[in-house]
Amino acid sequence: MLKAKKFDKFRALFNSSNDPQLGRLFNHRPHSIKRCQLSKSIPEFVKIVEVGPRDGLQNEKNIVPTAVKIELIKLLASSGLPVVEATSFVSPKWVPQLADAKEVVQAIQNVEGARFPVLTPNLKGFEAAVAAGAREVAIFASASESFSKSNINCSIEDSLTRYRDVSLASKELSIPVRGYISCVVGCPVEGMVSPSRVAHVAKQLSDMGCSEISLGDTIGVGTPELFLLSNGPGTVIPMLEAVLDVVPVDKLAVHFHDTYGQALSNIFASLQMGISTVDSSVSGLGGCPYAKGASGNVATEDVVYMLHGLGVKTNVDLGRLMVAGDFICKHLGRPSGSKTAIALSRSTTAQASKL
Ligand SMILES: CC(C)(COP(=O)([O-])OP(=O)([O-])OC[C@H]1O[C@@H](n2cnc3c(N)ncnc32)[C@H](O)[C@@H]1OP(=O)([O-])[O-])[C@@H](O)C(=O)NCCC(=O)NCCSC(=O)C[C@@](C)(O)CC(=O)[O-]
Repeated sequence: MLKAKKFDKFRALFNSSNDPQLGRLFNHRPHSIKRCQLSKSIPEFVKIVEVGPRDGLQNEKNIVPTAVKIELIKLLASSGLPVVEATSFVSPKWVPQLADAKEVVQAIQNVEGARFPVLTPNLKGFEAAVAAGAREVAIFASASESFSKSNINCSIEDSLTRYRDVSLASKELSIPVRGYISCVVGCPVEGMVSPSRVAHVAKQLSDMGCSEISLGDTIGVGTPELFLLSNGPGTVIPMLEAVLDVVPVDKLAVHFHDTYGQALSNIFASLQMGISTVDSSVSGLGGCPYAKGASGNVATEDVVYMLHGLGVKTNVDLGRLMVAGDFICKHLGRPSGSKTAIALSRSTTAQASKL
């Protein structure tokens, strides 16, 4: 790890160079020393929050039969994933794919091994979720006004008012509430989103009692700023720093879509910042109906492969997880979006053909 002294040495070196870019870079890095201090060893255990049945399927045009969704959730739970986000109690006019939320939640009441939170955009959704048997919910705000309007048809402040009602209702029933923030680094309409806006929303969600706050790079544009070297729009670390100033690290999760192939690097950078909860979607399914062109979440298989390679425990059995991925990909009639799943299934086929 680079220590502050070494940083000063580098700064002196680059200041003496003739390259004005480098000089500017080092003189405009007020956070750099702090970043150094924040970096620590990565967590020993990472909790993976599987969002495939909800985030992964919500954008599918063809309606996936309820029985397939239920089987997918069961397969995912049997792989050792501790949390499987099951569905959303949103307006079926807005997201027709998840109109069967009640049936899905009712059918998984006795499934063991995982927790099954559901998305609720307002009190109506919360009440329906609880009536169906949901024991955990998630609310979803945005750091971008435009995205808030297109996703849930209201301003950020109005959404927070709605969510305070949901939080109060959930407190009465001792139901844990997760809070999402979308567009934490970029918005499809507004472009770059400033870290202070994300921190503002994170603080509000934390103050209203969210047990966990998931930071969503909805359109997958973030990059992990390379300490000392980057002069580009490295956005994830400054955003995390701003949020960490107002919310404790053990309350935070990261949620990266992989549109630009940056998700694993961003997760690694987040682990180095001490974050130990990571959202992902089996086979990289997904995309947001209100963020055109955004691709799926980072694939759970790829996250598990990376974490196990780093010696980080997850409790997830990769083989069983691949069974779940294979099941849903076969149903959707498309190849897996997970590089790990593709590579491992090829090597299994190759080994089998040699027998
Ligand atoms: C929030 C609303 C409902 C506002 O929608 P609205 O049209 O402004 O709501 P409204 O209060 O005017 O109600 C309109 C109709 O919806 C009904 N309604 C109202 N609420 C509900 C409900 N809960 N469940 C079922 N029905 C509902 C309500 O009863 C009424 O029915 P009608 O009288 O027309 O027949 C709508 O905009 C909506 O459902 N939006 C959800 C969109 C969505 O699910 N987007 C994807 C989420 S993914 C995400 O946000 C990002 C995330 C979390 O994955 C992280 C990341 O990647 O960044």
